[in-house]
Amino acid sequence: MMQVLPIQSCATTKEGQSPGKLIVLTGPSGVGKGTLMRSLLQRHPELYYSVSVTTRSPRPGEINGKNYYFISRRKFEQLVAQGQFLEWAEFAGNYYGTPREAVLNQVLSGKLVVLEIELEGARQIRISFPSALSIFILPPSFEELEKRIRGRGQDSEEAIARRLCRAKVEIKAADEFDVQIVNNDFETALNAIEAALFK
Ligand SMILES: Nc1nc2c(ncn2[C@@H]2O[C@H](COP(=O)(O)OP(=O)(O)O)[C@@H](O)[C@H]2O)c(=O)[nH]1
Ligand SMILES: Nc1ncnc2c1ncn2[C@@H]1O[C@H](COP(=O)(O)OP(=O)(O)O)[C@@H](O)[C@H]1O
Repeated sequence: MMQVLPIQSCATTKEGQSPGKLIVLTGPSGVGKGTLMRSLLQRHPELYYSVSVTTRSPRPGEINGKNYYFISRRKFEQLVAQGQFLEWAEFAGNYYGTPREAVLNQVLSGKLVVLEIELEGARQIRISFPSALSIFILPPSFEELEKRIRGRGQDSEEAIARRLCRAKVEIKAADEFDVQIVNNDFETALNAIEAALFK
């Protein structure tokens, strides 16, 4: 007789391999998510970082396929209609989305998969993947956040204003997430993320 496997079996991985997991890193623009993420990946090359798709223009030095997949609004809307995103959102006038298939394949193959995304997307993931670990990165103060966005020197005055306005809303939502980490001293924040990931 055919054995009926419990649904859980679909998510099991090769023998001896622990099941994969989805990690969501969120927090306001300029708080240091990208910088923390880069250091985390250097220390733990086994992590899988999900490269997002965006309609934002590349900043100087950004590489297509490494920082983001840069595409047009028309193409993005087609991908939405095809159900190709695990989550997506509009942020400061541009679309951002997480490619569904690549992320699910990596989780199923046992990887720790990290998404670095904004608030609305992080909320969507919390609903569709309640087992995901969600981490909210906070700035030491709003003034320091503004200093970091400006200090980065990458955005227009309009883009900075939109990010700061949105940051106020995002910071208020910090308690919705599993772990809150203040990125004051960089090393301390990085260690706290590691502790949350590998505990
Ligand atoms: N929902 C969602 N947000 C994303 C995604 N990729 C990046 N973001 C977020 O979009 C926001 C803007 O990103 P970006 O334009 O690179 O600006 P920055 O965060 O100010 O460097 C940030 O909060 C990112 O975390 C994604 O795939 N989905
Ligand atoms: N702990 C920290 N102390 C001071 N500056 C920081 C710290 N973490 C990040 N930064 C700086 O803040 C700026 C914004 O960081 P970034 O990683 O681009 O933020 P996000 O990805 O959240 O938008 C960068 O110039 C970065 O070097």
